[in-house]
Amino acid sequence: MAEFGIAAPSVKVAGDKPATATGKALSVVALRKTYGDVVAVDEASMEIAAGEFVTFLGSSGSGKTTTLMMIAGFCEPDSGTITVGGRDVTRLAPQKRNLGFVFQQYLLFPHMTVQENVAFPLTLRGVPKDEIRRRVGETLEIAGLSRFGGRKPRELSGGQQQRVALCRALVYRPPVILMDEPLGALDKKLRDQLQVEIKTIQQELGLTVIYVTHDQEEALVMSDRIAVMRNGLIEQFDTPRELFERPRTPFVADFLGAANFLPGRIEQHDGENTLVRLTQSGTLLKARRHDLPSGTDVKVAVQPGRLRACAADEGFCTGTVETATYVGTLVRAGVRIDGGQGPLLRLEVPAGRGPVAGERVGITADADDVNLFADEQAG
Ligand SMILES: Nc1ncnc2c1ncn2[C@@H]1O[C@H](COP(=O)(O)OP(=O)(O)OP(=O)(O)O)[C@@H](O)[C@H]1O
Repeated sequence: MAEFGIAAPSVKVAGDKPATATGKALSVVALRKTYGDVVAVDEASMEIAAGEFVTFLGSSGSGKTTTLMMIAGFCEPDSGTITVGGRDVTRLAPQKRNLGFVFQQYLLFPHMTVQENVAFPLTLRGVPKDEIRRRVGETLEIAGLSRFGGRKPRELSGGQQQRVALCRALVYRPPVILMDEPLGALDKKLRDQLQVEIKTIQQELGLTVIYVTHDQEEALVMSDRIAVMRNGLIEQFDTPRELFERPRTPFVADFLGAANFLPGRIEQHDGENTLVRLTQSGTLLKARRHDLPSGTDVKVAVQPGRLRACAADEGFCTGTVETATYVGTLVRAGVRIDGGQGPLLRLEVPAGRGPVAGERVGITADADDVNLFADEQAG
């Protein structure tokens, strides 16, 4: 077993880049699981580097938990392989895979103190008592729980109990820690705080984490890479920035940023850009270059935060503001495009510069923020 110590090499995550890899921590090849007619996970494949924080993100029933449970060993795949640190663990029992788990339910032993709970995985492995005391002390300190070592779980808040569960997973330094909606039972403020704490510990200790959530913001805040899942398939596996700015499918564009979609047809290509004739307004829009031929029907996708209001008739289209809602630092506006029967175009603009209901506005966006999808890809 690897020596435990908080002096593990510090892994700095630069911007949205994956953490520095020191090798492959885990790989999954063509993993598949069916329940009768339901394909819960369909040929999922991915490689996760040591020190990476990877999130499975998707709506309910998309296959996130099933994938995680197959990695954990609690659910047997129909086919495919799972490798941890180069070792094929596909048919091994969960306890032989040496992975750490943190679930939404804390699953702490109620009759044991915090110290005893955290010590449990080490006791199970026959680690000497002195060594256990040292490791438990270090781990509780990392999570800011040193003062609570003698308490029973019921004497702790939900957030503190979840920190204890995290410590119990950390204490034997497994090569990979699996977390299934660990913050799901906590209120928003505590969730925000624990997101930062977990991320900090993960980076400082260089841990490899696989995390399941259906919360887009949580995934964007915490992850080096996100696997967006839909109907058992991994739709895109990428950095948060790539997913947000370069979604490969309309589903990803919608799921991560609630994109606006506008129908149009490619008119021509112009260097770095593609010109699209919008169906509703008949006007021209400059998008990021897409190699579809002229005349192709497309869906134009732009995130609400990447649209700007400008003077009427100066943008790529003009319309009337129907709704303008103040939400703290932002104004969310809904604009009815001239000539259009479609849904309102949604804009998010800094409060103070927001348009007001009834105002005539032009709409503009940088071409690089406008993505195109072939029409048959939509939906
Ligand atoms: N034990 C089971 N028996 C039958 N069907 C199952 C079982 N477990 C999962 N499924 C089905 O497999 C699909 C994927 O479920 P899974 O729990 O992996 O989704 P999820 O993305 O984790 O959803 P959630 O966010 O709701 O937990 C769903 O259609 C689900 O109904």
